Amino acid sequence: MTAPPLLALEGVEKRYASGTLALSDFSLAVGAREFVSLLGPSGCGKSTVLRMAAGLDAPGAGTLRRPGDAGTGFVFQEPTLMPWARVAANVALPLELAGLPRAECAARVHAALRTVGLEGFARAWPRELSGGMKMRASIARALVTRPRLLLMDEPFAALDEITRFRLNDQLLALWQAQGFTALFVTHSVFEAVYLSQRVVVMAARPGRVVADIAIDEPYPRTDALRATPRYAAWCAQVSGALREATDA
Ligand SMILES: Nc1ncnc2c1ncn2[C@@H]1O[C@H](COP(=O)(O)OP(=O)(O)OP(=O)(O)O)[C@@H](O)[C@H]1O
Repeated sequence: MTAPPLLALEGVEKRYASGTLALSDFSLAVGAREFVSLLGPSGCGKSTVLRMAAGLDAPGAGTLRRPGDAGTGFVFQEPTLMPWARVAANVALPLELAGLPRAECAARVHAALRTVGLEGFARAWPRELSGGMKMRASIARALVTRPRLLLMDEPFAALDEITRFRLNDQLLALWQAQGFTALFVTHSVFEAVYLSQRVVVMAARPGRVVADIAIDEPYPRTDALRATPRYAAWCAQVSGALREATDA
């Protein structure tokens, strides 16, 4: 018997109070330890899907299966660090909200900062960090509760390309080491293909899945992959699906 998916939306509909039908008959299942990217034209409902997966929003129709709140971490496009708190205090926030004893918080924060290579910056202020470091702190904060599901909404969109590539590799290393399930929203075909086991392409109005493409490339993936004809072929296939979705 195969294990049930960690996250499953089935026949989900979402209509906002404004009347916008954001999702209609939307179905997506993500298995434990999978890395799935969501790609689609602006306004197709990617963030709406993530908000439901996070439990921040409920479907109007259909069913939603997700891990409990403690089992879910969220990384936004902006690092959203509290400017008045040091890096360690920012990362500690979810643990404090969960009521963990102080000593255990400190140990977990230290471990989380080490996993993103920020162990030397625990006492730094957010304003002292570069954009990439801020995002790493934000990822540490999402992972500090050891979630089973990590939701990411265009986390690297505001970063320069080299930093973005580096963070892609660090994210994949964390994913492989920690075994969480990743649902990653991006506008970049190249990023989606590089990271994912599956790229799910959505069309808009109403938001729905139009393609689900398995990227059959082994991990660990490295920069060398970006220069291969196979990578170019995956990107062309996903680009084609995205173009069709955008024209639909
Ligand atoms: N709170 C809201 N109230 C009303 N309409 C909303 C709300 N949030 C989103 N929408 C609408 O629902 C649709 C889907 O929005 P959503 O933000 O999920 O799309 P997206 O694919 O994440 O877009 P983008 O790629 O631009 O971030 C859009 O038409 C948007 O205008």
